[in-house]
Formats: sequence, C-alpha cells, structure tokens
Amino acid sequence: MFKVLVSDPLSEFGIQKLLDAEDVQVDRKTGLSEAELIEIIGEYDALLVRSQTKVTPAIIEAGKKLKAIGRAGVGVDNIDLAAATNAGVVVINAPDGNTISTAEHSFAMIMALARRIPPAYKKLVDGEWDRKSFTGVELNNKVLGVVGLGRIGAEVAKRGKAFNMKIVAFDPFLTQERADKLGVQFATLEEVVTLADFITVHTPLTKDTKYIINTKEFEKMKDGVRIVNCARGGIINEQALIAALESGKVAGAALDVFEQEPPLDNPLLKMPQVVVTPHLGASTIEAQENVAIDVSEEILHILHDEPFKNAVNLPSVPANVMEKVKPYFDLNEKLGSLIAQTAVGGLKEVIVTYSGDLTDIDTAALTRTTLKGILAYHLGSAAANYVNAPILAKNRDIHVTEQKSTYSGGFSNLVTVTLKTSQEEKTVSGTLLNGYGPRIVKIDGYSVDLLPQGHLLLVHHNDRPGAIGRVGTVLGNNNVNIATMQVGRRGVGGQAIMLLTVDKEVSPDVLDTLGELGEITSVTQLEL
Ligand SMILES: NC(=O)C1=CN([C@@H]2O[C@H](COP(=O)(O)OP(=O)(O)OC[C@H]3O[C@@H](n4cnc5c(N)ncnc54)[C@H](O)[C@@H]3O)[C@@H](O)[C@H]2O)C=CC1
Ligand SMILES: O=C(O)C(=O)COP(=O)(O)O
Repeated sequence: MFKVLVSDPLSEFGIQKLLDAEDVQVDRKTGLSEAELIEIIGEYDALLVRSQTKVTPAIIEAGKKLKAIGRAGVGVDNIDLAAATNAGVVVINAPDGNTISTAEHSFAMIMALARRIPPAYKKLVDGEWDRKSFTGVELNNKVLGVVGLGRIGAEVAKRGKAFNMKIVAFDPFLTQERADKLGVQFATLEEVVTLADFITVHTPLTKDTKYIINTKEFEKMKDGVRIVNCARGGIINEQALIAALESGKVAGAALDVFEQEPPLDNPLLKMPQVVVTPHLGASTIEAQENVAIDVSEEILHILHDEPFKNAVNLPSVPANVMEKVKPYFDLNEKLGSLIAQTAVGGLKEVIVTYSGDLTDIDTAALTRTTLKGILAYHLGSAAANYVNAPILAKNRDIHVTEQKSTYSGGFSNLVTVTLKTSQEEKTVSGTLLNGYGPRIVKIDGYSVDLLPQGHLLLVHHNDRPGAIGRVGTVLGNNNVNIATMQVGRRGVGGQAIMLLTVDKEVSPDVLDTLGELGEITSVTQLEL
C-alpha cells in the first residue's frame, strides 16, 4: 500500500483518482509546521503540496520512503529542488491547469488598478459617495509591458490586445517567430520598462529573476507607470517599489504575491494606490480541479513505475523520443547492473556506446538508466535512482561519456557499456531483439546470448577437458539446478568462460568450492 500525504488544501474532486486507487492511502493534513512534517514524512511515498508547504531539505531528508513530490500548480520555489534531486525524489508540477485562471486574475488586477475599484468600493461600503477621488485611466492605446512571455504571460498579452493595448514583451527564450505569432513587440527588458504604461511580470522566481525589477528599472520607467505582480514575490524588489510609489514615479501597483507570505507588517498593504489579493491567481474551481487531477494522475504513474510527465528535476524527453528509447530502458539498466557486478575496484569512468538503430536517437535517458543500474548495485536501489544517478556520479568524480558508433556487430541495435575502475576495465554489450526483448551478447570480449534475468554464474576458466563437468557436479551436489549454460573460449586450450543460469542463489560456500576447482580462475555470482 502506498501512502500519499496531501499537506495543502487540494480540490477533493481533483484528487478523486488518488482517493479511488486501491493501493493508495491518502492522508490530508494541512497547516503542519516543518517539525510536524519531519515527524511524519518518513511513512509516505509521495507528498502533494500547493505553495504554502515549504518543502525544506530537512523534510526531504526525513522522507526516507519519499519517491515523489507533486506540486499542484506551477511555481516550485517552495520546494528545495537540489535536496530532492540529491535524495532521488522526483518533483513534478502541473504547469497547464492554472494558466487561464492566473491570466484572468492578472487582467482583473490590471483593471482594478486602472479604475481604482478596491479603494472606491471600500469608501462606498464605509458610507461615503466619493466620485472625485477615483478618476482612473483607460487601457485603450496604452502599452502593456510583459516580462516573461510563457504560458500565463502570453494569455495576459492576448487579453491586453483585446483591450486594444500595444504589447511589448521581454523573455530570454522568446523568438521573433513566436512574438510575431502572438502579435507582440519583441523587446529587451530595458525597452519594456522604458516604454510601458503597465508592467506585468510572469516569470518564475529564480536566481536570475530575483529583483529583476529593482531601483534601476524603476528609474527608467515612465512617470505614472502601473506595476502588476501575479507571479512571485521577489521578482519585484518590494523596498524599491515602495520608494517608487512614495515618490510618485509609480502611480499604482497590483500585487497577488509577496516576498513573505502571508505578508507581515508590509507597508504595501497600507498604501492606497496598491491593490492586493492573498495569492489568489490559481484560486478558481476550474484551476484547482485541473491541477489536482494532473498531479494526482502523475503521482499514480510514478508510484506504479509508469512513464510520467512534468518532472521539474529531470530533463524532459519529448514524446517521440520517449517512444523510441522506452523499449531499451530494461536493457540499459541490466547492462549497468551486470557490468557493476563483474567489475572490481572504485568506479572511475562509464562509457556508453550506441549503434545501429540507436545512432540517430537522443539516448541521454538511456545513459542515465545505465548509470542508475551501475550505481544502484553499489549504493542500493533506495539510494540511487533515475533522478539522482547523474549527481551521484558527479559527486563521486565518475566520468560519464556517451558515444555513437557505426559498428553494430551485425545486430540491428547495440548498446555497449565500458566501465573503468581503479583496477580494471570491463565491457559488456547487449541488444534488443525484435519480439524477444533484451539480450546480453558480449561479456569480457566473449560472444554470448544471454537473457538478462535471474541468478547467473560467470565462471572464467582454462579451456581443459573436465572443467565444465566439475562445475556441474559441484552445483548438482549442492542441489543447485542449472537452467541454461553457455561456454565461450578465446581459442583451443586458452581462456574461456562459462555462463550458467541457475534456479536459485548460490551460497558463498559453494562459490568458494567452485573457485577452488582445478582450471577455474574466477567465479562471480550475478543477479539481474
Ligand atoms: N499567483 C498565482 O497564483 C500563480 C503564480 N504563478 C507564477 O507564474 C509563473 C509563470 O507561470 P507560467 O507562465 O505557467 O510559466 P512558464 O514557464 O510558461 O513561463 C515563464 C516564462 O518566464 C520566462 N523567463 C524565465 N526567466 C526569465 C527572465 N530572466 N526574464 C524574463 N523572462 C524569463 C521563461 O522563458 C518563460 O517563458 C510561475 O513560475 C509561478 O511562479 C503561476 C500560477 C499561479
Ligand atoms: O501555481 C502556482 O505557481 C501558484 O502560485 C499557485 O499557488 P497555489 O497553488 O494557489 O498556492
């Protein structure tokens, strides 16, 4: 039974699939402190959050069973991604479900700001009919500056166009083609802040976007500019904004998000020209259902070891590439595990070479899987997985290289893994046989045809009469049944290998007895 902790309020309808899953127990415990989370997180396989729960390194470290953290929303700045990656915990978000709601909220804030609706409402409900103090401005013909033209920024831009605004946008990943398609002027940040009457930010909060709107940018702005932030507190420097509002440079600001949430003693809340909402961008019935559905489905996939989307701490693999590489995952992991089991010494370098059908495919995901196979053998499958394998390798100075080769040894596809350790260099190759699955086809230079599963014995010996029989006799005497056996040799009377598939694990005593037999040079037990 998997256990999932939902630590922020999520739509009941949205998480129905999780609630209905027979092998999942869902616990909803919101408003927990860090200490309370640390205390209970060890029981859970997955954690689901919105923006309130701060998923700290200490929580992740205490989550010994944690496989996944699901963010029912976009921004993952409340989750320590580095700690999650190091711990091998996959972090997923739900990037599409709240785009429209947040864009609509941003536009509502632009309009509330332009027409001063919140202070006018307040005065009226307090009993005063004041029509003089709330003269607003039109949006028509004004310039809307958009910083960050992603999903939400683009939807805000569309709505601005519907109000006959001219849109200037800055986004380092924007292309002229996309700008033309959206009908926006492709601009630098400097141009946006200089030209705009309204500036709205829609970037994530990262080290590059922290305080992207600061005193220097406010100085360049038009007098009477209006500022909107429905993205993240900290994109706009609040101290600089307060100063610009006080000086009159900025006529007004609309803020859904704050550097500290909830904001404590924040002077912005007391300024009459500032419109505020308590982080409501994604708070619609539709958005909450969408993101909870998306994240619940993906968490179920992760728990069931099925392919999943929207991993934030894994490189994304396009669907067409995934379709081609997916059949090889098992082969690559087994090759990694096999070579790790046969090599002696500290790991130094891994080289994965692809040929045949794999030459023209992006095989990075397969190399990561190979590395996972190698490291999981050394560190245990709880410590090394697909998420943290590259970082574990990097931290241990294990150099990983991927190569393509034209030599495929007559196979339609071939994956060769070379492992260099402090003591030796080993190479294994495998192929995916159409209709038959993975096969190991070369070990230590010997051609073999091995189904990579179960208990195996790799025996190196001298090619002399009786060597094979003696191994068979020892195994038989110890009640170990041999399912398959292959032999290979360099030449008559030279070095040779036996590869035996056996029905059960062979005890250390029996392995020792085998190793002491005449002509036997080494015996390695493998499990795949
Ligand atoms: N107030 C609320 O309730 C909500 C807030 N958000 C916030 O909105 C942000 C944006 O969401 P989406 O549009 O869905 O994300 P997105 O990833 O589609 O768009 C973000 C855009 O920012 C751009 N960007 C990154 N660095 C930049 C920089 N230095 N300068 C300018 N642009 C930069 C990216 O290229 C991307 O196009 C989220 O990261 C989240 O923090 C999202 C949903 C709800
Ligand atoms: O999706 C996002 O990035 C949001 O900011 C929404 O936050 P929330 O889930 O409403 O706490």
